[in-house]
Parts: sequence; structure tokens; C-alpha cells
Amino acid sequence: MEASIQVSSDRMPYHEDNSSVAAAAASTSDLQPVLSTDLTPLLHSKFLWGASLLLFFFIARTFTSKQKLPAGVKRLPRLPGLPYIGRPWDVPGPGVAAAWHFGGLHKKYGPIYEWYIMGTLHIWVETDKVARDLFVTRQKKYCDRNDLPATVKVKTGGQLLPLMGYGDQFKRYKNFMHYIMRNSSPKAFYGWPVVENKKTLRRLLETPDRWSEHMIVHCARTIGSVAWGDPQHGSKLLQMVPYLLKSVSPAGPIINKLSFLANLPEAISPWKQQEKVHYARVRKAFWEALTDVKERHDKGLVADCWSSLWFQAQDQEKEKAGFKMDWDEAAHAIGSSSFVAIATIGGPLHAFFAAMCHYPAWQAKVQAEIDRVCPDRLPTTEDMPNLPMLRATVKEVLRWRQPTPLGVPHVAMEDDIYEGYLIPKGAIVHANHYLISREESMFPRGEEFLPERWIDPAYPTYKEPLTEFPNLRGDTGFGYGNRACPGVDLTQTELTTLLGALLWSFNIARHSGRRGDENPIPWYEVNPFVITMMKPFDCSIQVRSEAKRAYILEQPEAQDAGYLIRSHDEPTTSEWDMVRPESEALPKPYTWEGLTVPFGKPATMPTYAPGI
Ligand code: HEM
Repeated sequence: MEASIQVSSDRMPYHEDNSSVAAAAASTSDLQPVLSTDLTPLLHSKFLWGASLLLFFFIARTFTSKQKLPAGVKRLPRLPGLPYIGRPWDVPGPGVAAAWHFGGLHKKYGPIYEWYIMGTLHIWVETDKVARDLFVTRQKKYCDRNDLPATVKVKTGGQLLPLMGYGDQFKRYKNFMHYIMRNSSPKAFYGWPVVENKKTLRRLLETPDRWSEHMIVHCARTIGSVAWGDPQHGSKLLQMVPYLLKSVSPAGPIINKLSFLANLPEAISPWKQQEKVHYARVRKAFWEALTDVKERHDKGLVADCWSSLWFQAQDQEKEKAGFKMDWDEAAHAIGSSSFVAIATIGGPLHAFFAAMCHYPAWQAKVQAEIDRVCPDRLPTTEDMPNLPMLRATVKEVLRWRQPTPLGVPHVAMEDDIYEGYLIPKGAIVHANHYLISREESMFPRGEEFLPERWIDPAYPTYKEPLTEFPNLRGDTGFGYGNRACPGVDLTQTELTTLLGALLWSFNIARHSGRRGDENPIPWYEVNPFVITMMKPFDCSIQVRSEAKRAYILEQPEAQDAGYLIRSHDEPTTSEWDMVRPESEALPKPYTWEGLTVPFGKPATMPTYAPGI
């Protein structure tokens, strides 16, 4: 344990013989979280006593003082609550329930209001205009991220670009992300998504009941290939995502709600101990993946991927490209950007299956378009200008069921005055993407899945030329300003080609008869974490013709169907192999450690308030 702690806190510049990589890898191989029961360090901890004193002064100050405002400046409307503790009963429920909850408060307090909890000021934003005014027009003031109690290193540890604090390292990572996207997007990400589409079709043909697992595996394999030229590396990400996603979610560890627990010293803090283990493990995974590419690169065997771009950039002028990173940073910049490509894209894929069950008429229309353009083959990226209905389906799935309904918060880096209101330095500002994507003036009938809104001039979202629009560029679901998502093009390529392949091949529908009654299709039920995914459900997935079945089976890429998750009794070849727990032995569904728990038939189907 001690050794692993040292490894994780050292920086390890890359050496040609890779021995440091091997040492790092070896030292983290058997990490287990440990909770020490010796309380002596607690009693002698200067840190704890210091932290308690600080906390006391902080509470006392909150009770007794009020910041003086400059003349003419007001405070934002604030939800009433208790001193310091604020309003803990407003800690949101999971997923869209939180968006509705905060939406209800906007009706009373206006498009921007304050919510104070456990000594931290949160500000909630309801409209695209306010989000743009703050995060785009004044982006320099709003580009930091917040601390997360269950995973304190996420902001400062240099591991995860999406949650990293603003600074020079952030700029290097982000410039690098833009560089690799600029270089790989025009080449359709080297064709990797299309290869994986064919394998995914085969898996669906063989085991349609496992569609949710196939979607997750699809995302993992695709990003494994795009990032490191080998789909197998995707299983590293599959292993690490659940821990991280839970630890950054309010519905995760209790410390995220009771944030003062972050003051506990490591010896008695299971969260800090867990984080240390996880931090070392992430590092090991990213180093191993990059080392593997380096070995293939040196032998001239590496396939095109983001990592190979980094090696090429070594020989070129990478400073000109706006980044200069050492090995450790490159490993983390590539790894952490790949990390987010599974649950985010998995979200709309799950929502797509639900939309096809709820809106069969649209499915038939878009299939007719695909059949017209590609009667006897799968759609490719070159076909996309001729498939506006397919692009509208992708765009609407993302709007209808946002994978990040509450966005990713931006932190105010200095005091700001917005329309006469003070937004103090350190405030955590949240744009409610779910509400923004339902603003009535822009999205009439916002709760409906209505892809027509993107291709029919009667709707305000219509845009010409239809060979280009709709597309995902500038979509508010991907955030704002200089923290906006750099993964838009990959999402567009992955979703358009995969949904095109699925609709070309299969009819997706609610089961008929009794099986249909026993398996209702969820409307809003999602996992409870910050990247939401609709709960998987049982539905009918039928190949559309025998000719299409034969086509799928004939594809050379589909000869290996690409199952990534091993059965619990299968031998493994590496510690990174994903193994299905025995409790989920087939035919039980794979729940990905709680991220894809199926939608069980509720005693009574929920009813939703009007307008939801
Ligand atoms: C449906 C797909 C996706 C959605 C809805 C989505 C959404 C978002 C959102 C809302 C943010 C925060 C923006 C902000 O702070 O204003 C973000 C950041 C980010 N996303 Fe995505 N994302 C998706 C896919 C991807 C993919 C495929 C990748 C990588 C290939 C990716 C990489 C990132 C990174 C690296 C950041 C951090 C940017 C920063 O902090 O500056 N995302 N994404």
C-alpha cells in the first residue's frame, strides 16, 4: 500500500527502456482499499484540529457577518435555508428528477438563483441566454471546476481533463485534445467506429436480449481503438468508469452530501484511501495503454489512433500545435478524454432504443430514407449529407434525453456583476441543460421526441442546407465556452453511423402481447449518476430481412463479434479483462456495477406532472 502511494504521487518521465512504466505497473497490481481502525492519528492530527478550528470560525463568520455589496449591486434571489447548512433537503434526486426539481424552483425564483449548502454557494441557470452570457461572453471568468469531496484529486491531480481546474496544465491538455480531434475527425476516426458497428450488429443478431451490454461494449471498444489502436484497451475504461462516475455524483458516496467529512484524515477516511487506490490504478491503466502503443509504434506496427498522433507529434513541432506534454501528461490527456466517451455516448444509445419503441412511426420513416440511399449496404460517413432524417434522429435523441441533464458546473474565478447581481468568486454555476433544451420558444412540444423539428421549416430549430444541418456542432448539450466538450465530432460520427447501421438492419419495438405488458418501456427512468443512462429494458429486436442477416454475417470485420465481457468462469489473460460477476451469470443482464440496472416493471407505472 505504502509503495503504491509513493508511486502515485511521483512524476515519472518516460524512459526509452520503459522500466519505470513496468515498475509503476507492478507496484499497483494488488491494490485493495483498506480502512484503518487505529484512531490514534485522529487524536494527534494537527490537521484535524486545525480543520475543526477553521470550520468553527467559518460557521461563526457565516452567522455573524454579511458581505457588503457595492452600490447598486444586489444579491441574486436565494432559496431560504439554515445558516451554513443551507438547504440540504434540496439536494436533488437522481437524473432528470433533479432537473425538474430545480426547474420548479426557477418558476418561483426566476432564471438564475442561489442555493447555499454546506458552506458552498451554487447558482442555477435556467436559460440558454444566461448560460451564454456567463460561460461564453465572459468565459474567462467562468472556466474553473469545483472540488469534489469524494475525489479531491480530480481537480488538481492532473488526471482527468473534464474535471480539472483551470490553469496551464488544463490548457496543454485541451489544446492537445483539439489537435487530435482536428487530425482524426476528417479521417472519420480512422474508420474504427464503422468496424465496430459491424461487430455490434453481429452481437445483436446473436444475442439481442443483451442489447444494453452490446451498446456499452460498443462504446468501450470504439474508444479503445480510436485512442490506442486496440479495442481491448476499452476494457480498462469499463473497469474504471463506475468508480469515478459514482464518486463525482451527488448520488454516490455520502461524503458528497456531507462534504465536511472531507476534513477527516486519510487514516480514517475510507474515501481518501479509496481514491488513492483508484488514482494509482487509473495511472497504471493509462501508462500501460500508451506503452503498448509505443511498442507497436517502434516496431512500425501501430494502427492510426490518437496515441500514434502523439508519437508523430514528438518528431514534429508540437509546440506550434499549442501543447507540450511529457509522457505522463500525454497518457492522462488521452486516457481521460477517452474515459468520458463510454457513458456519454451510451446514454443516447439507450435513449434511442426507448425512442424507437415509443415512436414506431418515426422509425419507419427514417428506415425508408436509409433504404433509399443505401438499399444494399450499411450507411457510411460519406452518405450522411443525404440522410437528414437520420441526423435529425441523432440530434433529437440527444435533446430528448440529455446524457448530462445538469451539465458540468463552471466555477466563477473572480467576482462578477451580472445584470446588477453579484456572482461571487468561487460560486459553482450550473447550467440546467435539461431545461435549456426545452425552452418553449425554441423547442415547442419539448417533452416529445420530435425529430421533425430539425428538418421541417415550421419549427424554429430548422436550418438549411439539409445536407449539412442538423448536426451536433454548437449543440448546447455539449456545454459552453472554453470548457465546452471537444468530443462533438466523435459523438456525431459514432452515433450517425451506428444508428444508421441499427435502423438499416433491425426493427426495434416494444414486445407484443403479454411479454409487452410485462416489459413496459421506461420514459424517464435513468441511473442516478451525473452522466445519465436510461435503464435498460426488454424489447423486440428483429432483423429486417434474411438478406440483411446474410449481409451482417458475411462482413469480414464481424467474423469476431467482439464480445468484451467474459463469463465469471472463463480464464482471464490480464487484470484488465472485464468479468461478469457470478451473480450476473447469463441469462441475467449485465449491470456494469450499477450503471445499467434494468428497468423492472413497477407495481404501477409512474404518472408524470403535466409539461413533463
Ligand atoms: C453524447 C455525447 C457527449 C455529451 C452530451 C457530452 C457533454 C459534455 C459536457 C456537457 C461537457 C462540459 C461542458 C462545459 O463545461 O460547459 C463535456 C466536457 C468534456 N467532454 Fe464531452 N460529451 C459527450 C461526448 C464526449 C466524447 C465522446 C468525448 C471524448 C472523446 C468527450 C470529451 C469531453 C472532455 C475532454 C470534456 C472536458 C472539457 C473541458 O473541461 O474543458 N465528450 N462534455
